[in-house]
Formats: sequence, C-alpha cells, structure tokens
Amino acid sequence: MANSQNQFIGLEASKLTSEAYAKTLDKEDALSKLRNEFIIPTKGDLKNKRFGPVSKNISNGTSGPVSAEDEEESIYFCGNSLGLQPKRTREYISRYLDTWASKGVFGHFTQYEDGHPPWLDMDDALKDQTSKLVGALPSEVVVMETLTANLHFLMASFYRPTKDRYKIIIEGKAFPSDHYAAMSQIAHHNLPPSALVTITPPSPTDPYLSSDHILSVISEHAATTALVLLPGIQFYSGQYFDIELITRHCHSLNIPIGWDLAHAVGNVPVKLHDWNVDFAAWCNYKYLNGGPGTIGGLFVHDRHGQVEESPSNDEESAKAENGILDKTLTYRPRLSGWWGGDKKVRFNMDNVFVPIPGASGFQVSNPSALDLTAVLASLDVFGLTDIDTLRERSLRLTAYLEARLLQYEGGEAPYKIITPSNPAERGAQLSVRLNPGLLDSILHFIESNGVVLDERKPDVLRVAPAPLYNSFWDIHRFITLFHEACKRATAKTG
Ligand SMILES: Cc1ncc(COP(=O)(O)O)c(C=O)c1O
Ligand SMILES: Nc1ccccc1C(=O)C[C@H](N)C(=O)O
Repeated sequence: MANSQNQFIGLEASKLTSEAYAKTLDKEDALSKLRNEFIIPTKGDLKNKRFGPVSKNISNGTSGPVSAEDEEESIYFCGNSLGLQPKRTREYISRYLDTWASKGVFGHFTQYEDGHPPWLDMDDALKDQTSKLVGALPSEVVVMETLTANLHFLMASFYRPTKDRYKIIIEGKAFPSDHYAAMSQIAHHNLPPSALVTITPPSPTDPYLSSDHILSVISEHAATTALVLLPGIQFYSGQYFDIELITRHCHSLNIPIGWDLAHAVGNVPVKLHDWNVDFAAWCNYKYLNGGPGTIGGLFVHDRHGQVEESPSNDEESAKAENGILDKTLTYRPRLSGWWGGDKKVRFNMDNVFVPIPGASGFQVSNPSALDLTAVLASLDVFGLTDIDTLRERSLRLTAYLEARLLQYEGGEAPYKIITPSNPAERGAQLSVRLNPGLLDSILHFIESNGVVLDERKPDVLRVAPAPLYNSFWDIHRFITLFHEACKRATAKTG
C-alpha cells in the first residue's frame, strides 16, 4: 500500500507488524466497544462436535472442562457470509416467544403501553433504521421475504420485455442465484437464453470491471435491453461498483436498473434515493446480523411506489400503461399478496387490492415475526452508531489488513490481493488469490487454529473484517497464522 494511503488512514508504517500496535489501534477506536455486543465463538466452540456451545460466554453453554486455548476467541472473518449473533438477539427472541405464549393471535394486534410494536406493525418499526442504512426514505424500504425471492418479485415488476427491448444485463461472475433468477425470468417470458447479456472482465486473470467497461457494455446493448441487474459489491472480488454513475448511465438510455446489495448493506453507506436507483434487494444475514436465512429487504424508489387514483376520463389508457389491477387505482404492476395491501382494508376480504404506497406495497405474505425480531435486534446494534462512522472504522481495518498482507517476510508472497486497492472501490472484504495448489493446506492450518473465513475454489480466500465486531488484534492474529501457513505450504510444495 502506498505510504500516503497509510497516512490517510492514520496507520504508522514503522509499527505495523507489532502486536502491541494492533492493541493500541483497538484501544484508540471508540467503536471497538461494539464487539462486546456480539457473541464471538471460541476456538473450543468451533471444535466441539456435540450440539450446542461449550463456552461460558454463551448463556446456555454446557461449559465442561475446557482448555485455556479453547476458551480463546476465534478469529471470525466470515461476516460477508453469515454475521455473528448479537447478544441482544436472544433477549429479543425470548420476548417474542413470551408474546406468542401469552397472547396467541392477539400478539398481532396488541398495543403495548411500553411502545413495543404489535407483530402487525413490525414492518413499519424496521423502516427507519433500515432506510438509514441504505440512504432511502422510510417509505422506500421494507423488510420482507428473502433475497432471491425479492429479486424475482422486483423483476416481475421492473423487467417488462417488449419486442425491441428484452435483454437483461448482469455481470459474468454474478452470484449464481442472481444468474438463475435472471435466466428464469427470461425463460418465463418465453425468450431465448441469448437475452441474458453478461459483462465479463477484459482480463481472464483479473476480476476487475472498470466503470468504463461496464458502461460500454450497457451502451452496446442499450437499444435491446429491458433491465440491468448488478451487485453493489461483487461477492467474489469484493469490488464496490459505482452505483450512482452506472445508474445515471442506465437512465440516460432509458433502462431501469436494480442492485443486489447482499454484500453492500451494513458494509458501505449507499444513497439509493439520491442516486435514483430504481430498485434494490438484500439479505439481512451478512453484515447485518439477523441470523442464517433470515428475512431480507428491498428498496423501491419513491417515484415507482406511487398509488394514484385513475383519471376517470382516461381510464382505459391508464390501465394499459400501468398494469392496473382494480377499477380505480393505478400503480406499478407487481406480483401481489395480501400483506402488500393497505392495513386499513387488508382484513376486509373483499378482493379489492389497495397497495400500501411505497415499498410496503410489494409485500406478499405475512412475514415471520421471529425473523423480524432477529432483524430488529441487529438493527438496534447498528443504531448504536451510524453507517458513515462505521465505514470510517471499516476503511481503517481493511487498510490495516491490506498493509499486513502486503508485508510478507522471506521472499515473494505466495498470494495476490484481487480486490481493488482503491478504498473507494471496495468494502470490508479483501479477496486473496493463492498460488496454485496451496489452498487446502493453508486453509487446514488456519482453520485448525481458530480462523473462520471463506474459500472459493480453486484458489481464493475471502477475508472480511466486519467493522462491528472485528478488531485490529483479530487481523494481527490472523496474519501471524496465515503467514505461518503460507510458509509451511510453500515449503511442502517446494
Ligand atoms: C450476491 C448474492 N445474491 C444472492 C444470494 C442468495 O441469497 P438468498 O439465498 O438469501 O436468496 C447471495 C448469498 O447467498 C449473494 O451473496
Ligand atoms: N446463505 C448461505 C448459506 C450457506 C452458505 C453460504 C451462504 C451465503 O450466504 C453465501 C454468500 N452469499 C456468500 O457470498 O458467501
């Protein structure tokens, strides 16, 4: 890393490799205390093959005799796949269980004196905090369904192929679920697989996609394209795309664009409203720590969420243009369900669908209150800071990780960072490509020493220091083990 960047981030190059320095960086960072909001699995917890935790830091841990090493916290860099459990999640879920136990069906409606929302209003209770994370108006977001399902619902509304414009543009290494979703939308409209256009990196060995390259592919297909769907942060390379620029370009060519923010939400600040994004979807189980497979979220820009009275004199044309579903209202066509219906009339059972204005009108089913409760616990942790402050910490953590990876003692490092070195083009994650044949041996060594991270075969490790709970000391401990593993692996392979 350039020295000037270290200075910008506030790292002192001469002290980088010192353990004491890592601890000082933790001590000096006011946000370090947020780690305490989370349960960090111990090394013993990870090794334990019997069901349940062994460590004392988990409230129902069946703590038997464990060694000092087993009691040590693991080094968890996998928050880009599954975020850790906030301590308060158990308390919130207990509250949910108590409500269900004591109120039964009234839990949906009971107005509590102490301000807790009844289940029926939990979707609204999550809007404020969610909207802050993605730079939206509260009415533009809703917590509902799951990521791939939401992409389908949103594409059903925004992918409206015509004879002339029918293609979907995605990126060539899109997360497979996004690829399948786009492909199946195309098939659903009886269009050929060639209607899917993929943006691939110019270099076969470097996953980097420059904005210029992305814009040029979009321009090339503009006349025949009905939708662009891209990730805010690419899951494999960790590259953070220029959402504002690409969105503006698509709009200049009259193409709607949606963003999969799975790896961006809770990781980098985005401004979906100001950037005029048409729609976006995300999961709440990565940098947001709502639990495995928990309910997701979506954004629909205010201008697409309007529900208006049809002009009576022009009713037929309004119908044709807006996909009208009942006699008096116009709104964006969508795959509807009762939970998207206005709460005042939702329970009327009269088959007149009146959507809630905004993103909530895209809801389909009664959401799991258990999931909403877990997401609320996670959002309340985010509520202890704000995404801009968290991003500053994240920039420092990732810069420190990068600087440590770049200082390999004893020859050339047997790996290369494939995530952009420009901090503005990445979030927390750095992806590291190992020299061929080293992955299994390195992974085995670091995992057996309590490191948790993600491998993408054949040769990539994704290392994601989550700014809410990872520390500079975690990175120091990781680097020590990782470099030791590299030395052992390269010695073996010669
Ligand atoms: C970019 C991206 N899209 C889609 C998915 C799939 O999400 P889900 O299984 O919640 O639909 C994931 C993660 O699993 C992802 O990282
Ligand atoms: N939901 C999962 C279930 C099992 C294993 C991984 C996942 C992931 O979320 C992978 C994630 N999309 C990733 O980029 O790592």
